[in-house]
Amino acid sequence: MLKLKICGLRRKEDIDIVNKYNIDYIGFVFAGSPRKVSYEQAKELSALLREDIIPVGVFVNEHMKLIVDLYKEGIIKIAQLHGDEDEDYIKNLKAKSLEQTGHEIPVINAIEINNANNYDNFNDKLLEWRDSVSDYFILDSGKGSGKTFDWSLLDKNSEFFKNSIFLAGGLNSENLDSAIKEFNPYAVDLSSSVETDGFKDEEKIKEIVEIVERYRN
Ligand SMILES: O=C(O)c1ccccc1N[C@@H]1O[C@H](COP(=O)(O)O)[C@@H](O)[C@H]1O
Repeated sequence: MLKLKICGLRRKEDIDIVNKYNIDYIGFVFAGSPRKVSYEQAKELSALLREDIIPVGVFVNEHMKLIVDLYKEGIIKIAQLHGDEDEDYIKNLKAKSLEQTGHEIPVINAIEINNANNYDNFNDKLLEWRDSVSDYFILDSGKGSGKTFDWSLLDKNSEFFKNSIFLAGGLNSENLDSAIKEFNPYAVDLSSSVETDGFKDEEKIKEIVEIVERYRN
């Protein structure tokens, strides 16, 4: 069933909004960004989150200790890695979390696709990623940029999409419907388009939830 992630929550009001709707994942950004939250803010916000909503920590080349500490305290349940983290880093992160908590932290590995076609052989890359230790992948144009990338590069409706891909990058109420129909991803992930003046906007989130709801069965 299609999942929905709303990223970049940073206020109690944002948590109150997501708690009202059928939302599966939320993101706390720990990287340099106007949406950045501190450890203490995330701790406070995560404690207010409805139990069935999964908090994801979004990181760019972060020290493993911070990620493992957040996971150990239950502030995040998944790590989304948006920097240059390679297979060794991810294996190490999983090993450290296993050692300290008894569970391997699930990882969403971000693949940035820009319109200069940085992945010419996208299908070959998909095969490579399939063998990775990451649990999921997020396809994004940047880091919460609000911009779409060239969807024609993607391998439409593959099993891999259905099971492992968070589709992100400039999704909004205008293009979400066609993105879901075209790619049938595991999840859709939005941030910029559900904000007004840099803050999460309940009406915009509600509109997105209603679109996603049509594809849940
Ligand atoms: O949102 C950010 O500020 C951010 C910072 C660093 C890494 C990732 C970030 N955001 C991620 O980008 C997607 C897509 O955002 P958008 O819809 O294009 O604005 C978002 O869901 C976050 O996972």
